Amino acid sequence: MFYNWPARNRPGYFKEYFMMNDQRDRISNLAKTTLHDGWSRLVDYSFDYRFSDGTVIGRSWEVCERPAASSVLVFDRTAGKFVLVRQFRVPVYAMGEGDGFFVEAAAGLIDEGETPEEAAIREAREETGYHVENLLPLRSIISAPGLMTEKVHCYAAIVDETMRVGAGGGLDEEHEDIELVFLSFDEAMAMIESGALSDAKTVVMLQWAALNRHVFGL
Ligand SMILES: Nc1nc2c(ncn2[C@@H]2O[C@H](COP(=O)(O)OP(=O)(O)O[C@H]3O[C@H](CO)[C@@H](O)[C@H](O)[C@@H]3O)[C@@H](O)[C@H]2O)c(=O)[nH]1
Ligand SMILES: [Mg+2]
Repeated sequence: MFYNWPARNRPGYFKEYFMMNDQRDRISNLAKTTLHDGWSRLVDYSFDYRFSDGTVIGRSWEVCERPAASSVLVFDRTAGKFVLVRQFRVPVYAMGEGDGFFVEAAAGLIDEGETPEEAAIREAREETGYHVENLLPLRSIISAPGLMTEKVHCYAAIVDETMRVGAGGGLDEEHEDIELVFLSFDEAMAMIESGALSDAKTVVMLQWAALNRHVFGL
């Protein structure tokens, strides 16, 4: 499968953009203190910050340091449906948003030594049971820029029923309990409208799908 990339996707574009807009010299004297080092690392960043008028103040910020992750929007063209997953998400439960069982695209953390693409293929298989190939790279998103360092590499993958090689559902040894959710394009859009589907990376990927329906034959 071949795709036409818009000019802004050419390699180096983002680097050029940041070089033109580089304001790193506004930050100085950075010192880091680890506040908690568990599943996530919480670090206090203390630094001097220069406002655009030249005033300098001391600031500090709590940063949750997280590794990068990959996520895949799987579309089964035989069924004509997106293959999403539902699982219990403790923070969503803590927020009192429904029952905490939350619909998302398959996603997971990139393991040591893995590329983002390899992690996307592994997670799609573990969680949805589909073997995906021909990953179409979408945007990478920064999940919560005021809170944590997590970046999610997003992909789309078109599969058919012959590529369903396992049951999905996640890994037993990690106590993953993941249910598959098959949604037509219209059902997915309606769930975004109603707020029933509100996971940021998944909304971004489905809205990309809405702008590029031809890619999915929709
Ligand atoms: N979150 C979390 N997971 C834990 C913890 N302890 C163990 N785990 C295990 O770590 C594994 C994480 O599974 P992955 O599939 O690799 O990641 P994920 O939880 O699905 O996270 C993905 O989605 C999140 C929500 O969108 C993203 O925040 C994350 O970066 C990633 O994309 C699970 O088996 C989970 O049980 C903990 O304290 N917190
Ligand atoms: Mg996961």
